[in-house]
Amino acid sequence: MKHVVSIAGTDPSGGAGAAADCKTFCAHGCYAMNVITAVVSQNTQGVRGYMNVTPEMIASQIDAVFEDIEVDAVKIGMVSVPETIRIIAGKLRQYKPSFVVVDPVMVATSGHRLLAEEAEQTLKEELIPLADVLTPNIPEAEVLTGRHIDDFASMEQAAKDIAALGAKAVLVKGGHRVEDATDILYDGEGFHYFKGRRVESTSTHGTGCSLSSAIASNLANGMNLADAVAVAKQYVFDGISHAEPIGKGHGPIHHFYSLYRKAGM
Ligand SMILES: Nc1ncnc2c1ncn2[C@@H]1O[C@H](COP(=O)(O)OP(=O)(O)O)[C@@H](O)[C@H]1O
Ligand SMILES: Cc1ncc(COP(=O)(O)O)c(N)n1
Repeated sequence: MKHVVSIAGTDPSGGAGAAADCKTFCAHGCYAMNVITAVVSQNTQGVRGYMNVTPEMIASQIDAVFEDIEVDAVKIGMVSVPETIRIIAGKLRQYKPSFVVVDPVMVATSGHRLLAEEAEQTLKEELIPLADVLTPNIPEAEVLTGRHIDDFASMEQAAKDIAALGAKAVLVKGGHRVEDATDILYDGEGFHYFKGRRVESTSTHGTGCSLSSAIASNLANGMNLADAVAVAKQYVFDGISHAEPIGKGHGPIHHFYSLYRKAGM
């Protein structure tokens, strides 16, 4: 069994952040671990507030994991502030995990900022160069490139520009597109299109967290990058399509659809 760790914020309502990451790792047959960067008060309706964990405590959690357990892949989500980013980047340089998937979480679906504006530059300088795969959604790719994105050509250009910041591969996600949910991967050499139908659903809380965690799990399990993304996208699609409505706002995806189906549940 491969061991995958998420470095992310929390969601007590279980749909996004560390909870979504953990469920996704388990759904992929991986051993799931969590380093917490921020305690977030949120639910399906939105974010109420958050408290950042101190850099010392984040470093200590990362050391606790890496000094004890072999890590096959790391997924990074909410990183809030420059100090958090710097401490994580330093630990990644120290421990050199085989796969680092970075979801550059900036703003929650509800509109609440989860990354301070002054941290955007630190993210670019410190964390993006350490990413094997970076998974911005369209608004995040717009912030990272300073350019408007409204079609496949501008998604491709953004992926290439972000790769120039040092990420080995960049997946620009299409969940915010109007026409469909096509994601585009630039792997440093060329583009791969992951075509996807848009599901009309309110069960989309944590889709980005789940996608990046599924990619990290698939890479840990030995898949090549293009297959890891394709299989992860199908996992999220199934999760949205078969989600039970939970909560009064944007509910979580169904993380265990294919396992439950196999078990006849
Ligand atoms: N309504 C939807 N129907 C189908 N796929 C979706 C939908 N919303 C998001 N996705 C997929 O979920 C993944 C996360 O995308 P996105 O919503 O853009 O990220 P984020 O959660 O970071 O905003 C992508 O693979 C995207 O294509
Ligand atoms: C702790 C945390 N991390 C990330 C997200 C973004 O979630 P989404 O995947 O819906 O953009 C979130 N709402 N909370």
